[in-house]
Amino acid sequence: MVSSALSRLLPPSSARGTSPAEGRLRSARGSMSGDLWERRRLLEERVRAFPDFPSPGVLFRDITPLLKDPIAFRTVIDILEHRVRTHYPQIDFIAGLDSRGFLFGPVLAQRLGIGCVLIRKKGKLPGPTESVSYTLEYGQAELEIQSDALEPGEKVILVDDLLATGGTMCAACELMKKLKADILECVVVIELKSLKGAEKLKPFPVYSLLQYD
Ligand SMILES: O=P(O)(O)OC[C@H]1O[C@H](OP(=O)(O)OP(=O)(O)O)[C@H](O)[C@@H]1O
Ligand SMILES: Nc1ncnc2[nH]cnc12
Repeated sequence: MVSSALSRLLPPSSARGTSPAEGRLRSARGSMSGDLWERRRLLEERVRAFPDFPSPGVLFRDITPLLKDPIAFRTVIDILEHRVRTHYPQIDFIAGLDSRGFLFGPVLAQRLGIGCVLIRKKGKLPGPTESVSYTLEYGQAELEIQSDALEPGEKVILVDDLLATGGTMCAACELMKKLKADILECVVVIELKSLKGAEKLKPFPVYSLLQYD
């Protein structure tokens, strides 16, 4: 019963008609040690670019096709899980950034068998909070974390969907510093290289799965 209910929720791609890209992604994923470059190339096919959104001059990288494709989404989490397990086995928590970081951070934390703490936009978290204002590619905002979210010295990896100017991730790092947490790495699915966010984040290391100019 359960399995038939599940199969209605998530029919095999063969039942929906497998696109050539999906077939390649599926088989690239089939061998988990398979070529990372090939898997990256196939994931790139699941990111759309929209010029002049949300404001003129911004080329918006849209991850909704990637989220819509369960194989692609799972491939992202597989790669990030492998990255953390091999480089940072000492990790205590994932910190997910509001809001698109919440699409990946908690799923990754669950895979790793660890907890996830939330870094939220201003006014969303109850109780005492720390806050930092920042500027991003197309605006200004303020991020907050609950003051008791982490203990000093706890080892954290920050997760967001995308690094552009680095303003958002920098603000998240500032929050980690306020709580005296130990930042192991800043992880994003997409990095917009030309905006040099990784330079702004130094000395904290950045790992990105897909890079664009
Ligand atoms: O490197 P930056 O220039 O700071 O830009 C990157 C940030 O911009 C987007 O978030 P946005 O504030 O648009 O909010 P959302 O995640 O709620 O869509 C994205 O999800 C990153 O958090
Ligand atoms: N170019 C971009 N595309 C998608 N999300 C973004 N966040 C900041 N810049 C962005």
